[in-house]
Amino acid sequence: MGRLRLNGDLYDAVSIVEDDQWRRIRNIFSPLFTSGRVKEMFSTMKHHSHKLTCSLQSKAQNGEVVNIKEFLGPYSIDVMVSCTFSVDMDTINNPSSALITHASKLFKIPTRLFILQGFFPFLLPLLELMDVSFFSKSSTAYFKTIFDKIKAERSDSSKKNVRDILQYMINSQNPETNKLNQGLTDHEIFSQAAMFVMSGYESNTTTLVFLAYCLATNPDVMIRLQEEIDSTFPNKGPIQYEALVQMEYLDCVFNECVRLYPSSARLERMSKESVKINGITIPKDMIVTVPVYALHRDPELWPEPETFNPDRFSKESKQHIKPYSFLPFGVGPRNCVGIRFATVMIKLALVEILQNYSFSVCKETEFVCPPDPFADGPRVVRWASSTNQIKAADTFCHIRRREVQLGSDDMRLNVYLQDFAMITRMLLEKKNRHYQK
Ligand code: HEM
Repeated sequence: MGRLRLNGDLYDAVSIVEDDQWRRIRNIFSPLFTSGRVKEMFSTMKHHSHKLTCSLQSKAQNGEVVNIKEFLGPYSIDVMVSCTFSVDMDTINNPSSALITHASKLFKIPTRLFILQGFFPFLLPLLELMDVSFFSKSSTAYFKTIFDKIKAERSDSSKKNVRDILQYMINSQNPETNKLNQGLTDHEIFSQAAMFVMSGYESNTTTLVFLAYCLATNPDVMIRLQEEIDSTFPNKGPIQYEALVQMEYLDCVFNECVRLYPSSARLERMSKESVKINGITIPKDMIVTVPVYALHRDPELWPEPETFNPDRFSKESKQHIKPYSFLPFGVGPRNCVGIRFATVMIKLALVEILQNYSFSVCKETEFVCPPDPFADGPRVVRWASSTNQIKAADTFCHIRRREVQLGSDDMRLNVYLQDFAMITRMLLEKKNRHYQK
């Protein structure tokens, strides 16, 4: 995004800045997302995953069709805001909260503006002078108001032991606690907080929604995962951090989901100097695109790439995965700084939901129709070409309490067969519609 300029008030977010400024900010952040720090934030995450499962209860009881994004989005934003500011926005119980609206709006980059800067780069200085920005101004301003209010409360020195992301950034300004680095400026703190909350919200929600979708459409995988969950945390026992991060099949399911639906469809890098690779010269300042989505679905790298098959990531199979062919969190020094944080909060929510409920398809569920998921109809997958982001559309499913499904082996088989028959019928209908066009 850096090269695109027009970043408005978020001009110094870590994902945008370059060179020494990037190195300085990134160095400050890296210790913030170690496993020790993420473990500290685990109890905050659990507070919200518990609220999430409670909020699904009435939907499950009444057998209502659920737009699963309306539950997973608030969970994601509540965790991000709580871990950043120690504030519970409780959007899970206020789904129409302005915070959700602005978080979704911030990264909706106007396509026309994107095309304009691509074809007429000489207009960039003029657009900058006109204060035009890719990021929604009203959303940035909304976030700034909240930020200023919370930051003002931190001027009280008794708050300096609060262990959230904001306080960590504020403490970086203190030469006593940060001897090596030059700390963040006030504006840099604002930009990082906005970027974390908003971009974390988007990517986490997208991944969670696709997980729900993949499991609803692959009940055999869901049942196997529930078995792993039950043996790791018997009798719906409390979820422990160490056990969660060691769950093997859960990790396979997570990886397979982000292989099929990586939230960043492409990565970009700018060549710092002219280089020759395999006889091709890449001149200095050229943008090189890494087509992650295409790589993740290349049949030479992933046999039957459209099939959701978590066993590709089993201990034995994993060693055959070619380096750099699986890049859901990017690669190299500019990879995602929040990998550990995101993985833990997503797995936690999924495990807690599956301890209590099962996902299943309903007639409102839209199917990704291979081989081209962008092909037709209302979509499960949305691709925002201007930001290279893949987003989950509204996704409808049923949530069933697990007792119903796991009463007995016969009952479980029955439910499984019903789901399977429904999925097959709906996929066939969708294919027929597609070919009749
Ligand atoms: C499933 C969730 C997430 C996915 C799939 C994801 C994916 C990515 C990807 C693909 C990149 C670009 C990496 C590259 O160019 O090599 C990135 C960058 C980044 N992500 Fe994430 N992300 C997720 C969640 C988060 C969360 C929760 C946070 C914050 C806590 C976060 C913070 C960042 C930051 C700050 C960068 C820019 C790093 C830099 O430029 O140095 N991400 N993410």
